[in-house]
Amino acid sequence: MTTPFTLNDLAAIVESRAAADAGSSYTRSLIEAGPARVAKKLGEEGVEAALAVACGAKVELVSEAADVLYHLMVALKVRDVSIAEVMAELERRTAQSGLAEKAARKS
Ligand SMILES: N=c1c2ncn([C@@H]3O[C@H](COP(=O)(O)OP(=O)(O)OP(=O)(O)O)[C@@H](O)[C@H]3O)c2ncn1[C@@H]1O[C@H](COP(=O)(O)O)[C@@H](O)[C@H]1O
Repeated sequence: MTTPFTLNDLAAIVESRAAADAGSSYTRSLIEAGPARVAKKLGEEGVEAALAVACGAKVELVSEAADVLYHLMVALKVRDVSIAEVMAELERRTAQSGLAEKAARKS
């Protein structure tokens, strides 16, 4: 049985393709275009995913969600943030429910 593909695997692919030639790698060409271009793509894919949530077919949401995760990985790379840092933040948040955190912010 093959092991399931994970976000760590995707982050490793983005890391390695970031060092490739822009002519052979979409990842590298996006990174070379700079953070503003990467942010624009992430925003576009986020909107497309949101539209798929609101009124798309399930298969469209799967595709758009994959685009968002890929472009988020490129965005993290371009700003030098590791997936481990994001996962650590998510792990830290498991100590409290979202509603409790929201209430604490308002008090
Ligand atoms: N998962 C992805 C992935 N998801 C989406 N995309 C690309 O993201 C782009 C999505 O943007 P759009 O739909 O707006 O397409 P577009 O208009 O052609 O894009 P732009 O010209 O506006 O940038 C497409 O070009 C997709 O091919 C991805 N490109 C790469 N990967 C992964 O990265 C790996 C390395 O890719 P390269 O860097 O190209 O070698 C691949 O093997 C995959 O594992």
